[in-house]
Order: sequence, then C-alpha cells, then structure tokens
Amino acid sequence: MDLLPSHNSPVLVDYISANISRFGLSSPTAFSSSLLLSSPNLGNLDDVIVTGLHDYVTASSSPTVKLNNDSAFEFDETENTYRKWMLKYPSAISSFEKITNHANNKRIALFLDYDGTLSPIVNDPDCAFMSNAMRSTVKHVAEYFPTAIISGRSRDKVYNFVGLTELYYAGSHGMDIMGPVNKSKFVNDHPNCIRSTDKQGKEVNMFQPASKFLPMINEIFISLNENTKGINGAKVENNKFCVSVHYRLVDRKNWPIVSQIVLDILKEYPDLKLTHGRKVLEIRPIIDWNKGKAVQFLLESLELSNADDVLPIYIGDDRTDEDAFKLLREGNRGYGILVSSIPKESNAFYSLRDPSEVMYFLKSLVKWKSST
Ligand SMILES: O=P(O)(O)OC[C@H]1O[C@H](O[C@H]2O[C@H](CO)[C@@H](O)[C@H](O)[C@H]2O)[C@H](O)[C@@H](O)[C@@H]1O
Repeated sequence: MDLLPSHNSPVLVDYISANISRFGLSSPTAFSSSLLLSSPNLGNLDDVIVTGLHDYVTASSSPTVKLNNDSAFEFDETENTYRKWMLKYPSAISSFEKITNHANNKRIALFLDYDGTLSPIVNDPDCAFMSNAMRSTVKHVAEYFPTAIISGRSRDKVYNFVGLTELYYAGSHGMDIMGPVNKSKFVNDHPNCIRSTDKQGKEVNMFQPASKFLPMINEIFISLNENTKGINGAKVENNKFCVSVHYRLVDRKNWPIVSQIVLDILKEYPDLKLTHGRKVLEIRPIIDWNKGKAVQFLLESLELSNADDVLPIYIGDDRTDEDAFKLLREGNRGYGILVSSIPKESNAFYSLRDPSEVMYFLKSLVKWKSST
C-alpha cells in the first residue's frame, strides 16, 4: 500500500519525532533499515515520517519490536528492563521525601492529565470513567494546591468525567483553557483571551488560541466519520479544537487503511497536523500551542509564574504531555512525572506505574501538606 503524502507536508512532522523517540532511537536513520535504501536524502524528515508510518502498521512482524496493548512503538516490558529504566526515571513514590524536601517553603501547583493518568485506559473512550476514590483524592489535593486538568479531550467532556468545580480545566491539548480572572498582562493581552462566565456564573478568562479553526475541525470530523464508517472498531471523536481517530478496536490488519484515510484527508488541510497517542491518531491545528504552553498560561493566570517559591508538578502518561515535562525540565522549574508501566524515553524526572500509583502519590501529598 502506498502511504506517501506530498513531500514537505507539515502534517506528519510531529509524527516522526514522536515515533523516533517512542522507539528509543537517537537518530531518524536508525528508525528503519529500509529507509537507508529507499531515501536518497536522509535529511528529509517527511520521508522518514512516511516510512515510519509504514513500519508502524507492519511492526507486528518485526522480531525486534514487539507490539503491546497501548502503543505499537513501545518495547516489550520485562520487569528487569523496567527496573533499569527506573534508574533514569525513579518512582515518585520512593522519591517522595526528596520531592517534598524540595517543595518545602514552596507552593506546589499541580497539573494532571486525564486519560491514562486519572482514569485507566479502556477500550471505549466514552467509558473512561474516573473512580470515586480518585475523584475524592483529586478533590482533596485541590484543597491544598492549585490544581488543573490538561487533557486532549474537549474541555466539556473532561469536566463531565471529573465533575469537580474546584479545579481549572484545559481541553483540546491546552487549546481551550478556562482560568481565573487576574491582572496579569501576559494573560489579558493575549489574543484570543476573552472574559466569560463558568457554569457556576463566576467570571473567568477563556483562552482559545485555535478558535478560527473550529469550522475546519468540524468539517474534518464529518469527513473522517464518513470515511471510516465501514471500518469495524474505528471511532472518531470530536474534541472541539482537535479530532481523535481511535483504532484500538480495529483489527490490526486494517490499521493501514485507517492511517491511509487520515493521511488522504489531511492532504487537503495544510493547516492541520497529525500527532500520535495511545492507539489514536490526532488531528489538530498547526499552531504553536501545546500542553507545555498551557501550563505556562495557567501559571500566569494563577499568578504563580516567575516565582522562586512555586514548584509545578505535572503528571501525565502520553506523548503530548512531553511538552509540559520539557517546559518544567528546561527551566529547572518543577517536576514532570511520567505514568507508564513500560520503559519509554521522556522529559519527565520521575515515574509512576499507573493511575493507582498516581492516586497513592496524590494522597501522600495531601498527607504531607496537612501534617506540615
Ligand atoms: O490528554 P489525555 O487526557 O490523556 O487525552 C488523550 C486522549 O485520551 C483518550 O484516548 C485514550 O484513552 C481512551 C480511554 O481509555 C482509549 O480508549 C484510547 O485508546 C486512548 O488513546 C481520548 O479518547 C482522546 O480523545 C484523547 O485525545
């Protein structure tokens, strides 16, 4: 099957960087041996991207790369390799004292991803419910620390899952933020920031940097729905400023068909790009905005930016959370915590295995704070 989109398309640039690092490889040339033979210009990332996509759909036959339940690009887990990996990304639970020592005399600001972090990954995205125990833990944690949820879902959808009014919410991978009103020039002067009211009638700042893409996103959602209708298990989700194409329940042999449909449609939309999450292809505007920028925006909104006495902690499980981990690591500002039960390269500092460990960590924060 020919998977080649037009050269130099912006569509897949994120795709390759995501997948190179998911393989834990350091250079695009190591990504695929077939690439070495087929691409005369190794500097052309798009060639690598396309070859990567092809490798992705055929990876199941590779003896070196094993598929697992969540991503076709992660190595098979063994306890041993996981333990070695934890030397680089220590458990946030066993490092708890170190974290809290660093947090002493600082205000912690908490940023939480939703799927795979607060709720376990399930087959049906509409059924990714959060447990009551997790809800009550997040509620408690928000009593002690300013807490925001930053999700790839639409803001309304993630709010419906979480249902806590005491949190701040950013949907569509940070492209739809509802934050508090304040005097910050950074926030108020930002284009696309408007005053609004939340469901409780409280005045809020709404920040939607991709608002002009709304009609385009709706259009592509309709086309993707239409074109994937015949593929058993495929599901298209409208996340307001981005669209997710789920293939978790699609027979593996049909994965190339799903990716081909997405690539074909994207060719008509040069202003949209493709990213890859856990058994999901995500289409979103090509604007320079991501979860890292959303963290920065929320810190400004909460008047917690540029403060030496603030320690932001971001907990997330997916590729899109890396932008937030990177922001915190680069400025040496705070801690990223990756939720993963398999080894993967990350910009995070610490790790937690799964949502149950996330809950334990959050409870420990509450216990620590309430006793100090
Ligand atoms: O940023 P997040 O809150 O982690 O959202 C990322 C995507 O999460 C959802 O998909 C993932 O979780 C589903 C439910 O467990 C699972 O079925 C799917 O395979 C995962 O990719 C959500 O449905 C997407 O829209 C989000 O973009």
